[in-house]
Amino acid sequence: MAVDTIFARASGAGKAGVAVYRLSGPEAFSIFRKLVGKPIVNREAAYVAVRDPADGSVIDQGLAILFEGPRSFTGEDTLELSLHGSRAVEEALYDALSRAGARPAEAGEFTLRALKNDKLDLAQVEALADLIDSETSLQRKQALGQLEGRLSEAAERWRKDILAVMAPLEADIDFPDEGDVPAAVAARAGPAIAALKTSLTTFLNQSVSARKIREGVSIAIIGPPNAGKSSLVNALAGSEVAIVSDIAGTTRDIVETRLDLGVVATIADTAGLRGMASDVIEEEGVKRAKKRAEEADVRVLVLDAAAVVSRETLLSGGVENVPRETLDLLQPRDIIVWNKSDKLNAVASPENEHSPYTELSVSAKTGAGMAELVQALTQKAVEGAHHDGPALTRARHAAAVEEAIAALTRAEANIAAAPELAAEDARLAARSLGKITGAVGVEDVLGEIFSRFCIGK
Ligand SMILES: Nc1nc2c(ncn2[C@@H]2O[C@H](COP(=O)(O)OP(=O)(O)OP(=O)(O)O)[C@@H](O)[C@H]2O)c(=O)[nH]1
Ligand SMILES: [K+]
Ligand SMILES: [Mg+2]
Repeated sequence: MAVDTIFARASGAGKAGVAVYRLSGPEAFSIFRKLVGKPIVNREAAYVAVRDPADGSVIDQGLAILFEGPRSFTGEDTLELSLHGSRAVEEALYDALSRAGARPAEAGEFTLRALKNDKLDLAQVEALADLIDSETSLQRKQALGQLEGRLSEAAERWRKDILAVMAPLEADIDFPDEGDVPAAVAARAGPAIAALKTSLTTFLNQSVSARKIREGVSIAIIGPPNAGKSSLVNALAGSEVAIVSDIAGTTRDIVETRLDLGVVATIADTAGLRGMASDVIEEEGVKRAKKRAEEADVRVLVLDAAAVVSRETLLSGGVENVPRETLDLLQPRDIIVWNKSDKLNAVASPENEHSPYTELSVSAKTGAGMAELVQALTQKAVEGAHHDGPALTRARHAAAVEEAIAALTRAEANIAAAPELAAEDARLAARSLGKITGAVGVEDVLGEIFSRFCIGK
């Protein structure tokens, strides 16, 4: 099947000092000759005039680099042009390229070609998308590691290890009369399978923090009405994202804002929690607040330090405006913010040694204690998120490893009585791991993965 030569702007849209255009496919070099005339050296930047082949008029001048396939991003002959980022230049260039026989690329089409030409595997394609989307340095580092092949290498290593365990089982099936008796085979393969299961399980457990880095953490700000939750969210965000007033029940819907806490954090302001909501809208708001509190990775309970008489009575059973039900939403290691410290004569230093929670004295109004709060949130957000080495950054990767572990569990159970079944299970485990790099089942996930790419990538 003939392959089209495709083009797109690789840099962002809009006016820019320089815009980068990419042309890839079998005709890339011949189209380059039509537009530029003179030959240039492979992989060396050259300053050229790009002309309209129709009348020889100059479209723009800029840098051109040719990458002869397969040593290019797509694996095909590729041209990269850096011209001025102007709409008129872009239109004239697209016209000329189309008339010369190329067509505009679809979203992700360059990367898809890189995948098909084995320049990248599926995990690396995902990493590329993650790198382009990265907002924090942890996301960037994790994506870069995966792009360099860390995850792919780990998956491949385990796949080979499983196949190596399987080899003597198969030999036993093929040559039942020679060599090992099943019991001896099982004696050797059983512990090997168990060891593989253990290391895969450890790997899987690490995926929780890897996905946290990629997807971000969710923080819910909860508490009784008028405690200053919205004021606190505004202070964290550094802008007036939520409405503040002295009317209890001001916030009804969830108001979200994003913060860079080393990992991306979504902070949710929520409706004040009280038993007797004033109307059905507030009631719905309270319902949503509780749900968000349950789903969040970290909860921050905001209390008006001047309104709660004693923290001991509060924590031992709840007080009038902070019922037990609200406290029950908290999990150990969540944060309690004693807000409005500016209203107290002496700022009580919050209890941390014996408290199951991290407690902080803060004033959303004056900013006192806010730095400590940001520090505490950052610590909780990145907790366990640092680990070197390969990481299962997506649910898809974790599912493949879970499948492999399940298959190895079956292999372990079958190995003594039915080695041929165990061999089949081991083969399935290896296949599951092959899904990570796309060695297996690549067509099933292509649509999902490439739907998130933009044009020019
Ligand atoms: N003195 C003082 N007042 C504060 C502080 N934080 C908030 N307030 C005031 O407390 C009142 C309630 O603040 P909000 O931020 O609306 O409280 P909320 O918890 O979001 O309230 P609801 O959305 O109704 O549940 C407002 O009048 C704020 O100005 C603070 O640190 N010190
Ligand atoms: K309020
Ligand atoms: Mg509010």
